[in-house]
Amino acid sequence: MAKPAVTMEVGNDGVAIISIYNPPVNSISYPILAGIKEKFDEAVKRDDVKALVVFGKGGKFSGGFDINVFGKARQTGDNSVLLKPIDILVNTIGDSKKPAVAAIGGLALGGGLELAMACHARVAVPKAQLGLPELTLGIIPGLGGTQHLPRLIGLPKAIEMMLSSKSILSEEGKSLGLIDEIATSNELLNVSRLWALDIAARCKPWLHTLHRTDKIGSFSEARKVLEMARQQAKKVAPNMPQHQACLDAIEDGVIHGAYSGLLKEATVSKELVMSDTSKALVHIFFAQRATSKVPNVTDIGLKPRPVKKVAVIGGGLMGSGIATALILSNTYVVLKEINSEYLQKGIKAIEENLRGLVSRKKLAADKAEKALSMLKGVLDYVEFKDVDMVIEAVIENISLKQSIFSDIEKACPPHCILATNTSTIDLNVIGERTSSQDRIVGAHFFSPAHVMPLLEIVRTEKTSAQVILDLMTVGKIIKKVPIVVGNCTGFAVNRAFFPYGQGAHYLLHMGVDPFRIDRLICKFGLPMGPFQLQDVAGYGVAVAVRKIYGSAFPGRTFDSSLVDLLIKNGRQGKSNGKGYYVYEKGSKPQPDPSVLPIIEESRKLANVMPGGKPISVSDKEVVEMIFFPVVNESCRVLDEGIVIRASDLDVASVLGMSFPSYRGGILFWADTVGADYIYKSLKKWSELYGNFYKPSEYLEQRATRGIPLSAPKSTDSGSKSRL
Ligand SMILES: C[C@H](O)CC(=O)SCCNC(=O)CCNC(=O)[C@H](O)C(C)(C)COP(=O)(O)OP(=O)(O)OC[C@H]1O[C@@H](n2cnc3c(N)ncnc32)[C@H](O)[C@@H]1OP(=O)(O)O
Repeated sequence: MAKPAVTMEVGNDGVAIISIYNPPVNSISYPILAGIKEKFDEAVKRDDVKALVVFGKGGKFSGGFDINVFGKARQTGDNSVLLKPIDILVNTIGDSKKPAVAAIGGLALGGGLELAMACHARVAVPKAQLGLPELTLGIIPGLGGTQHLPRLIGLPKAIEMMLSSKSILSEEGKSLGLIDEIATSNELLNVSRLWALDIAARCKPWLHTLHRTDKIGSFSEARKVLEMARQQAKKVAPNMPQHQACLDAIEDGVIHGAYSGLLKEATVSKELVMSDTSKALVHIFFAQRATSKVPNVTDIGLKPRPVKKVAVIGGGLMGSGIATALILSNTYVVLKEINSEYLQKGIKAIEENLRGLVSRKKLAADKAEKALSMLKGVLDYVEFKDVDMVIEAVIENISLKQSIFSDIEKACPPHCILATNTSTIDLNVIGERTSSQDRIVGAHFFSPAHVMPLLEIVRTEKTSAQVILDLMTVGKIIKKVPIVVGNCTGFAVNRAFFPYGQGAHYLLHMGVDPFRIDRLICKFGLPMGPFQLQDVAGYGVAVAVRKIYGSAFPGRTFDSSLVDLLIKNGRQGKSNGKGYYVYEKGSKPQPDPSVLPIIEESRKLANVMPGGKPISVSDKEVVEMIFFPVVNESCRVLDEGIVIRASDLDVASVLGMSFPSYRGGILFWADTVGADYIYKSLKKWSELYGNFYKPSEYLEQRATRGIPLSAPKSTDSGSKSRL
C-alpha cells in the first residue's frame, strides 16, 4: 500500500488541487497537515495558481484527526499534539492570500470537517456525512470546530451537533449554510474549481469564517442557548467533563471573539486529551472496530453470502424486535407463530415498534410503511423453503427448541443458517436432534432488539466459519455490533453479568436498601439500577434462568424467593405498573414502600445476614460488591476463551449491559481499579459473606503476578479456548 501523502496538481485553469491520501478514511495527523501547509505555501507563491481546492482521495474527504495520536500523547505526556495543526488551519488556510474550497466526498468528520470549515467555501457530494463527533472520544473539537461551526450554522444547531456528536447529511448542511453547493461525485472537483475561481475573481464572497458574526445572534440570546445546553448536558452526561468544556470554549468565543475562543479550545483540549474519560472512550472506539476481526473467520478469504429472506420463529418481545430490526434494513421477513392470535400480537408489536420510532422522529413515516411491506406472517413452514436464515426466538424451553430445530432442518434449504436467540441454553443441546450442527449458531439479541446495538454471535466447535461470517454481515447490515463468542451457559455477556443482578439481590438480603443500591448504580453511570431493570425486563426472565445458572455454576450463585413473593403479591414489574417501583403514565417511577414487607419476608427466608444483623457498607463498597463479582466472572470468561479478546467484553458490557462507555467497559475499568485491589476485596468478602465472592483462579494469578486483567493470555493457557 502506498504511503500516506499530500499531493498537489495545478490545472491550466490556475486551480491547485491539494489531495490527501491516507486510507482507509484519510485521517489527518500533523505530518498530513504539514504536507498541506507545504503545498499551500507553494501554491500561494506560484504565479500560475489563482485558487486552491482541498480534496480527499478515495471517495472520502476525511474521517478526522488520527485518533491513535491521542493514545501516544498520553504515553509520552506531550499534550500539545493539536497546537501546530490548529496554527496551520487558522493561519495557513483561513488567512491564505488565495481562496481555498473544500471538495467533500463521502464524509468529513471531526478534524476533517474542521479542515473543510477553515476553507473559504465547501462543495459536497449528495448524502456526505458531516459531523463533529469528538465528544464521543472524551475530547472537544480541537481544530477550531467550536468557533467555526457556530459561525457557519448558528449557535443552537452547532451546539446540538457537537453535544450529540450526531452527523448530518450534506443536504441539511446546505440548508444550514455549512455547505455552499452540492455536486455529484463526478462533478465534485469541477464544481469546486469553479467556486474557487469565482471567489478569487470576487464573483462570490471570500468569507473567513472566524470573522463572521452574522449567525451568532445577540449576546443575550446566545447566553440563553448556552445556559439551556449546560442544563441539558448536566442531565445527560453528568459524569463527563467534555460536554461542559465544549460549552466553555464556545461561550468564550461568543463573549471574547473567535480568536480568544480558539485559545480556550486549545487549553481545554490539552487537558481533555490526557483525561481518563478520553482514554476510556478511545479504548472503546478501537475495541469496537476490533470485534470485526475474528481469527479463522474474517482472515481466510471467505466472502459473505447474501441473506435476503429470514424466518423469525416466535412473535414475542424478542422475535418482534428482531423482525423489526431486519425489515428496517430491507430484509424480507417471514414471522411464524403457532396460532393466529399470537401471530396478530406479534405483527402488532412490530407495528408498535415502528410507530415508536416514527413518533420519536427516528424514522420517516414512508420508511415505516416500506419496512412493513417486507413482513409476512405465517402459521406453517411452507414459506421456509427458500429462506437464507431462520432465527428461533421462542421461550427458553429446551425440548420446544429441540423440536423446532428438527422441524426447520427439514423445511429449509440446505444452505440455510439455523440460528437461535437463546440467551442461556447450550447450542449443542438445542441442535441435538439435527445433523446440521455446522449451520447452528446463536444470534443473541438484547432487548429491545430493534434498539439495543449488540448482537452476540455464539458459535460451537462445529459452527462453520462461513455461517459465522454470514451472521456477522447480517448483524452489520441491521446496524448491530456483532461480537463472536464461544458456547457456554449464558455465553459471554449474560454469563459475565449474572453476578450483577445476583450481587444486588445478595446485598439486599444482607440488609442493604434496594433503592439505595439503584441510586448508587445510577450514580456510577448506568441508566437504571438492577431492581428497576428487573421491573422493566419483567420477572419471567428471572424465573426462567435462575435454576440454569445455579446448576451451571454451583457454589457461586445466589438465589432467593423474592421474585416468587413479588409475583404472589400481584407484582409483575413495569408491565402491570407495580414492582419495586410504582409506574404511572407520564411520571417517573417511584420507589414503592409497600414492597418493603415482602423484602423483609424474603430476607427472613434467605437468612444470609451475618449474625442475623444487616451489614453496614459504604456507598463505594455497595458499587464494588456488585461489580467486582462481575469482574470475577469476566475473568473466568477470559480464562475459558469464551471471548477472543478482553476488549470484546468491554464492548459487550457497554452495548449490551449499558456499562458506562466513559469507564471503558468492564475489564478496562477493572484494570484502572487494579486487579490486586479487586482480588483482595473479593477475598475479604468471601471470608465474611461466603463463596459468592470467592476470587477466581485467573484473578488471583493476575493479581499476584501484577499482570493487567486485559493483557492477552500467554500461549500455554490458550488451550482452554472455545473459539
Ligand atoms: C482535533 C479533532 O477535533 C479531533 C478529531 O478529529 S477526533 C476524530 C473525529 N472523528 C471521528 O470520531 C470519526 C471516527 N471514525 C468513524 O466514525 C468511522 O471510522 C468512519 C465513519 C469514519 C468510517 O466508518 P467505517 O467505514 O465503518 O470504517 P471503520 O471500520 O470504522 O474504520 C476503518 C478503519 O479506520 C480507522 N479509523 C477511522 N477513523 C479514524 C480516525 N479518525 N483516526 C484513526 N483511525 C481511524 C478505524 O480504526 C478502522 O481501522 P481498522 O481497519 O484498523 O480497524
